[in-house]
Amino acid sequence: MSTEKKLNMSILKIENLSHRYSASWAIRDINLELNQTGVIGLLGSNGAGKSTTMNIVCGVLNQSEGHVFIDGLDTRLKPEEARKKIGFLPQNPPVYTDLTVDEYLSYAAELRLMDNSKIKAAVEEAKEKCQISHFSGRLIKNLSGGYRQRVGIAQAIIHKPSLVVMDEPTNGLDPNQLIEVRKLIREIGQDSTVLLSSHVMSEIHLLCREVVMIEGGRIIFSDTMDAFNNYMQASSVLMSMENPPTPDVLQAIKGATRAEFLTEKKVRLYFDGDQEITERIIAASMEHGWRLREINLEKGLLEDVFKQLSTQSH
Ligand SMILES: Nc1ncnc2c1ncn2[C@@H]1O[C@H](COP(=O)(O)OP(=O)(O)OP(=O)(O)O)[C@@H](O)[C@H]1O
Repeated sequence: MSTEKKLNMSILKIENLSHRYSASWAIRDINLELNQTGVIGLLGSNGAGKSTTMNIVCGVLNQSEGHVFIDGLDTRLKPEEARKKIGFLPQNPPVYTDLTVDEYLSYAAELRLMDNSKIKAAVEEAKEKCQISHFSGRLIKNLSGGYRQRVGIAQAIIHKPSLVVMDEPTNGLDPNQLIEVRKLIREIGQDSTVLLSSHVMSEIHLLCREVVMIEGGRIIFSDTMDAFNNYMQASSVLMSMENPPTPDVLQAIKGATRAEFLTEKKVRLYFDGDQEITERIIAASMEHGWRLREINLEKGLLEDVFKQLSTQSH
């Protein structure tokens, strides 16, 4: 069941945002509006412009051109008020490893300009949500990577912001930590709008309802995850056969381009995009006794999708 809530006004509005570090543009003419809670994925390959966009949204970097509004507040004109509404987990958070979890979170709350009287309760609540209460007195340097990341998330939500921005929050986590941290992010998305960057397609699939793709500093796709899935055309089929033919026989099927045996009975067949190839494979299997056990269309690789979308957007 969908738990996202539609908000009355846009929590984040980005208008004609551009930035250049030196001569060349890192992002160019970005426009985006978010007005719902839930996790929104910012997907792009390395150097696409994700961090630049997020750093500007969070007020860490001043844009060369354009505007960012948080809850209607222009971040350039009302930086302090806007900051109260944003939580940010940067890619490389400043880690105060010699502070305890409690000390660090209290400090983070002060930076968010919270009322002194409210800080203690806020620290307790954030710790509870991120399940780190039992580490309150522990030095951050003595926490594992996964727990450090939870502390990072706790500082980002300590002041109950409407917008939480997370720059590649699961980078470097082991598989168990990954599952836990993703669960936490999903929970946070129930009450807040979470803008999360990643270059891992499967992660965006798992977490997000909407996806914004950025490539070469420009938005090349922005729609729901469902629309994105529909957009992606399969370009290979994965199949298992009890009695498979040789690769050249498979490659001779109309539309097939290359057969790659993964095991003796499992083969990936690349094709030119005509999805009806599955019917031709099934028919050939019945005719020649290949004893097809399983056949699945596979969506294109992320890199292919980037390439396809980038070409179309120019
Ligand atoms: N401080 C900087 N000075 C100069 N150029 C920069 C700086 N930071 C980023 N860039 C350049 O701006 C472009 C966008 O970089 P950005 O870090 O925003 O991309 P990204 O999508 O976050 O990549 P990654 O996934 O690697 O973090 C890249 O070409 C990058 O080389």
